[in-house]
Amino acid sequence: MNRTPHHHPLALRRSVLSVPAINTRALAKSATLDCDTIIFDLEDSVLPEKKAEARAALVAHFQGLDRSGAHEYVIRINPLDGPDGALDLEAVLDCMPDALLLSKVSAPQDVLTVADWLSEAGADEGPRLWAMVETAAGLLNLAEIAETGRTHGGRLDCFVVGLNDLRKETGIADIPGRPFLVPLLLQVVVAARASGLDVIDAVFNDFSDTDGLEAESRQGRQMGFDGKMLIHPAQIAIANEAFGVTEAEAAEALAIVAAFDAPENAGKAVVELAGRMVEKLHAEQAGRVLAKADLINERKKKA
Ligand SMILES: CC(C)(COP(=O)(O)OP(=O)(O)OC[C@H]1O[C@@H](n2cnc3c(N)ncnc32)[C@H](O)[C@@H]1OP(=O)(O)O)[C@@H](O)C(=O)NCCC(=O)NCCSC(=O)C[C@H](O)C(=O)O
Ligand SMILES: [Mg+2]
Repeated sequence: MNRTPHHHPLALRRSVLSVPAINTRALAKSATLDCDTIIFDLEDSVLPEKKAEARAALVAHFQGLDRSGAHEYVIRINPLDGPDGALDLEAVLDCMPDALLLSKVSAPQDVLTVADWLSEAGADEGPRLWAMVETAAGLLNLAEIAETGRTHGGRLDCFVVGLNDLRKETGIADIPGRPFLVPLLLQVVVAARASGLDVIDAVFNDFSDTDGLEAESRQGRQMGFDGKMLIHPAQIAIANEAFGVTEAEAAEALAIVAAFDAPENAGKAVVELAGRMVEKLHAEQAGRVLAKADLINERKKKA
């Protein structure tokens, strides 16, 4: 797998919906929804006394899942230093999702312990790993955590920001436009990209505020995020649009690729396009835009 910066394998993760594993109605509904990724949550959306019931509901749900569909499946487990983390891992082996989302990751060892556990359990080809960035320590150790994506079988694929926990721990205010959080969010994006990881922006709690979600999704896209974690079906279309490819973006990408393919530009590293300088790196970026547009079209066909 090519993991140089900005060349991580392209996956469609515009809309990443969290579904509480305890909620059987939501579990059933999730199969019908147009999100790219589903995170089945065993952590904060499940009360401690309901964890076992949620694990059982999740295993039953996976038994009936049609894995040929368009969704990517992720299970968020409880921290391993608590009473449920190890039990969640056992349940994961019965489900074999595409990835595990580790909550409250604060140090590289949090990722490596699970990577080793999966290897020892014989799941070498099994789930990839995603990590929640939602603690102050996790932010301080970002680069080292991200770098585990290149070691221990390179299981780490993606960061997901958890601002509810981060605001709780740090006291940073919840203000529209996220003025005091933006510097931290950008650090997460940069650390993810330096190690070739995908990176998903945090949930927007007020699911009845569509304008607010639109604005925050646009901001997330501008900061470089690949998609947004969501909590309600009504948020999916907004995230798909904000993190999708517009017709104008696709047309521009095609024009850039065509400019470099033109015979008169053969052998050139820099060309002129509509009065602008365009370099080979823009052609690479354009290629990713077009590949993403293809993935979106493929997804539409499968939905
Ligand atoms: C927030 C909710 C509790 C609201 O639920 P509800 O009042 O039932 O919503 P609706 O009546 O509007 O629901 C309409 C139908 O949609 C289904 N539904 C609702 N939410 C989901 C969902 N997430 N996935 C699938 N389906 C969903 C309802 O079942 C209704 O269906 P039907 O009756 O058949 O028509 C609820 O939306 C919810 O629980 N959301 C997810 C909460 C969650 O996962 N929390 C954890 C993730 S947030 C996080 O991780 C924070 C992070 O860690 C951090 O620190 O920031
Ligand atoms: Mg959290």
